[in-house]
Amino acid sequence: MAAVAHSVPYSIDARARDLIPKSKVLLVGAGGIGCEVLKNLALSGFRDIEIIDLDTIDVSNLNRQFLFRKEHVGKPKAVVARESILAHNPNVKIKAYHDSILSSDYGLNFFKRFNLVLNALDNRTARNHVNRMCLAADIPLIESGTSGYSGQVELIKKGATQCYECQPKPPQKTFPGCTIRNTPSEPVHCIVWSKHLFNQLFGEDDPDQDVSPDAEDPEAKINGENSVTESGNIKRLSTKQWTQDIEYDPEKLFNKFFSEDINYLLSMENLWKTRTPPKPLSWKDAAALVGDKTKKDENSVRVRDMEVWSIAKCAQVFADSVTTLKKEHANKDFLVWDKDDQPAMDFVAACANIRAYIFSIAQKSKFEIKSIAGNIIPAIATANAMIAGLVVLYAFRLLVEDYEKCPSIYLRQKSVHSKFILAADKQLTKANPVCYVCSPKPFVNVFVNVDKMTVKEFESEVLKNHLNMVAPDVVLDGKGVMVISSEEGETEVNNDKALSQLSIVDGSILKCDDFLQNYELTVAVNQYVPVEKDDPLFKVVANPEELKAKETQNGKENGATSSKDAESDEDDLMVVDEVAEDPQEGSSSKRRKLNNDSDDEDIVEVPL
Ligand SMILES: Nc1ncnc2c1ncn2[C@@H]1O[C@H](COP(=O)(O)OP(=O)(O)OP(=O)(O)O)[C@@H](O)[C@H]1O
Ligand SMILES: [Zn+2]
Repeated sequence: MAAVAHSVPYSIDARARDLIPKSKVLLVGAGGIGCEVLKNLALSGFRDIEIIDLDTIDVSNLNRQFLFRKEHVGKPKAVVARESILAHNPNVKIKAYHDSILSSDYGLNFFKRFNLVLNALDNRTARNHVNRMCLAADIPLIESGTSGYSGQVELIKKGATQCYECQPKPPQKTFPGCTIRNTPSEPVHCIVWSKHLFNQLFGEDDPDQDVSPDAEDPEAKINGENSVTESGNIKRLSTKQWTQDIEYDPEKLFNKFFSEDINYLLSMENLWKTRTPPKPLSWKDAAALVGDKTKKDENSVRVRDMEVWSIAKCAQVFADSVTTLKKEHANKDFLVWDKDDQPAMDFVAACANIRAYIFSIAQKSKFEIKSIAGNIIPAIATANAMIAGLVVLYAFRLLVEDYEKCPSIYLRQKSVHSKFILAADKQLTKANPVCYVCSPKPFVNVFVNVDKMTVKEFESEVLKNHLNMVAPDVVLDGKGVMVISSEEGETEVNNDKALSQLSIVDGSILKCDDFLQNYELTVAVNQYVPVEKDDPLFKVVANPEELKAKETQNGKENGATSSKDAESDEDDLMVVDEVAEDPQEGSSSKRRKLNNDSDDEDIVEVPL
């Protein structure tokens, strides 16, 4: 059995014991870790707690969020968590908010009332925001997360440690569009394609999720020319429009996606010189692929979810799910894919397996497809409980400002090299001096096509989505021009203008200010024109020193970096977080430590 060293008995500092009942704590999130933390806080004598969660209780939470019972399903998590604790101990003062911590109701003054903030969240957006609020309010924040059997607890304290955004986060795993549309080679490629197909037929329009063959695939070109002429390109008609025109006829849909489109792919001969060519499959032929004919109980979960369906069964599930989803779609503008929605999951499982069959890729059970499609890493109650225990242990230490005793700590699976499952950094991790959030003068370079990107896109894509601002005000430095205002009605006229129309050009400096986060960021604008189809629309580069170093190296002491330079220098730049949002992932260094054995020089196994 895995063990935690317990040679050094832990006792709570007498001063901390005194402070516990007098301290005010904010807990953000009442999910897997949050419920455990709340219970620990109440049991260890904290008397003044506020808890916030935007969500309601789902049946799937009940196996590990022990403050919730069946009768609570559908009710707000924070409210029920409070009631469950009070039922055991009515002497604790708990205030519950059923709300998002991102709301402007929770500004600097709200945060400043607390001695400690504890995060128990599941997404980067909220984590980044609380990070900024705690830096601005100068309140210690304990950040925590689990992923399966792994987890981590990290102190964030202005001036003493790095912040949550000091290091770039690893990008979410994505696949090249051509692999998904033309040349899948793994089950996951077929699953991604099927999720895109769902969105094309029933979801919100997203041009990045095209499922039709991609004639622009560089691999398919012959002497630089497309191997198929434009008139043969299946993309002529919008998939959704065509699907509506044929009234979601499953047989026609099946023949288009699994036969006609595949024939089209076959005509791109270059693709199949070194690969097994796909086999087009018609609706009629699919019906014959019945596989194992032994009579099965179709109602048993094992048969339904755990066994790999025959292709005939996939075709039938495809038709049934299309019919159901068509009805659901009739009442809504669009459907949102959800792994727990049966017809949506059936559709993806069936399509993924049919496509896998066509491309000679191993087929999977619905259960396996669900876990890949939903990016499900199982949440483990004991991992949450251990992390929540450490969170509260660190809370005791923070009350007496014993920061040095709160280095980042990692829960790992037991390895062959060690009997310990906890390891901690030897010391606190210092802040990145050029962090675009916690450094004294936050600064970033943004590379963008100033003639194409509109002010609205700049606000939503760059400032909000990428740089995680909530309500930015933007002024063009030197000219005093207000480009974006967080006050309604002030700058809407600018929304559809390209940046250059407002004199925002290569070399311009923008002062971006988020009043809610008490955060000011200087943005240097660099003209950049995406060249390749898969080039990002814009890039954000955090470390200006590295840019300068590169320019000097190239013999260019002055002048703004041109778009060409930006591209060729890319390897040397610290590109921040290209794609966002993977719930409980830590920074790349954290991930390394989570997976590593204890021989890492910077960490020690933990005697608490
Ligand atoms: N902006 C936010 N404000 C307040 N609470 C949030 C915010 N974002 C996420 N949360 C909450 O953080 C909690 C994280 O808990 P957890 O990781 O256990 O997720 P879950 O939704 O309960 O479970 P799962 O995602 O595994 O189904 C959730 O209850 C979620 O509602
Ligand atoms: Zn930082």
